[in-house]
Amino acid sequence: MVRVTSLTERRHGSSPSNNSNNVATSRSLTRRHGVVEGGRSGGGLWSRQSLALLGAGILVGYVVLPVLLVEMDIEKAMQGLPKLEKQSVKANPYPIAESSNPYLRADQRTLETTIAKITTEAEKRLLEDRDVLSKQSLPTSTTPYVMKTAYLPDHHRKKILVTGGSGFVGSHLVDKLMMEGHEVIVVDNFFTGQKKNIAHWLHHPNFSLIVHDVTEPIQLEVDQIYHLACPASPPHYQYNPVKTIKTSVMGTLNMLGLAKRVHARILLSSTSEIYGDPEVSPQPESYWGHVNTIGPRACYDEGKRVAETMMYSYQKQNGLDIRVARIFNTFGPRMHPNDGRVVSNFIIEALQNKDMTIYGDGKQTRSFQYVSDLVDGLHALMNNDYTQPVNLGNPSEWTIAEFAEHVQALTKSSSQIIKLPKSTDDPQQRRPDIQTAKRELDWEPKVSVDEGLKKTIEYFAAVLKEAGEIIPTGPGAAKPEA
Ligand SMILES: O=C(O)[C@H]1O[C@H](OP(=O)(O)OP(=O)(O)OC[C@H]2O[C@@H](n3ccc(=O)[nH]c3=O)[C@H](O)[C@@H]2O)[C@H](O)[C@@H](O)[C@@H]1O
Repeated sequence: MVRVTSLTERRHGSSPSNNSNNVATSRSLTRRHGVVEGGRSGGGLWSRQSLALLGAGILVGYVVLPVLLVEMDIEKAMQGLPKLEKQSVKANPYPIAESSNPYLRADQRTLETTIAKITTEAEKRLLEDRDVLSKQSLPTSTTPYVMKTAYLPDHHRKKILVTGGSGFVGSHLVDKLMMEGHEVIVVDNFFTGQKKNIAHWLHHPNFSLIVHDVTEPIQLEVDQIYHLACPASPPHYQYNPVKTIKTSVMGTLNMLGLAKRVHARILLSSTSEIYGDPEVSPQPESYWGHVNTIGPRACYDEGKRVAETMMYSYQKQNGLDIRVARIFNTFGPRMHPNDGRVVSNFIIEALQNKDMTIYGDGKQTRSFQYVSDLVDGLHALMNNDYTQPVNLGNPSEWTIAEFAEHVQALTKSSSQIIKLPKSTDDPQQRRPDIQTAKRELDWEPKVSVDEGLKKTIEYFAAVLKEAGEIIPTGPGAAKPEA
């Protein structure tokens, strides 16, 4: 009370110019506390009593009563609550701990030991899993066995980009590079590639997958680039010819730009198709080819020809470290069931006892290499100093008619071999001259056609078991809508 008075007085005195305002403030406060104005002007004892009463009123109204009410409320609320402490003792779910029975106590100890053991085993398992997963592949439907990866010290471990790495050839190359212990980055748009081809590496710390179309630029840091991205089967590359040519031209340009920026060595997967319908056989790298620039195959073979031209232009102009492989007909597990090429079509047809379809008279020839030989050749070329184009193929040459009969016999099929119209611009003979690869890379195919066919037949038998039925793809079987 004294404090209030003196405060009021001090205020009045401290700022004379604001007197009227301060009085007004003081009055309004007083009014709010229910004291008549006259009381103040009366002054003396009466005024002190009033203030004492006011103080007591405030104390009771604002402090004592609320505290009492809150306490009563708490008490009331507590009555409604269960007695937690007692209940939790009753509901103890582990009565063994309380038991005086020695047998039950023993059980409890066993339980505790088991829990401790499980925890240790789980932790141990985690460490083991981590160890195993960082050193090997997981078995999957396309790769039902385990592949061990080597440990490479940092200065030997390369960062290797494989474009088209989830495709048939790309995924086998990825296996080899992974097993050597390198860090592998796959770039793929999954047009013809399949995730299941690389699923066995998805967990591995050395492996990365980037879903990306090479027709768009990409920024990466790599030491080597295997540029494989492009549909290679005639029905696939003819499905969207504009896209095929963009893939070869823009895709290769983007990869060359990347190689230039990061000083990476780049290998282009070119093709025997750059020789067109050849007039010489076998075809050496020095043969310039016989290509129809406006035929249905042109999007692929002319695309690859200009890709080769770009490789050598960048080498000449920018000193790029380049390699060019000309790949001849290749087959093996992980070919797409709808690939439409002759090896997969004949096997799929024969295994289902469906008609085996020869396009043309069957006298055209092809030379077939197994995929592991091609992968070894690509790897040898990449890690060799030779920079001119190199043919990679198996010179073992077959007419398509002979080959159909051979697959029919190997599969013990009751299929009929039938003849359909010849495909436009179909090369009539194809056989690689592999002198360069032998001389420069010390490479030649190791797997016989029969050995390769056996593995491929087993693979497609498993795919068929899973799929039930496969309808083979033929020329012009699929076209994009206009
Ligand atoms: O397998 C490969 O590595 C090569 O395959 C294709 O070249 P191509 O020889 O035309 O491939 P196929 O479609 O397998 O045709 C080979 C021959 O078999 C014939 N064929 C194909 C499929 C079929 O069901 N029946 C059939 O008689 C074709 O008309 C052609 O004469 C690609 O264009 C090449 O880039 C690739 O390197």
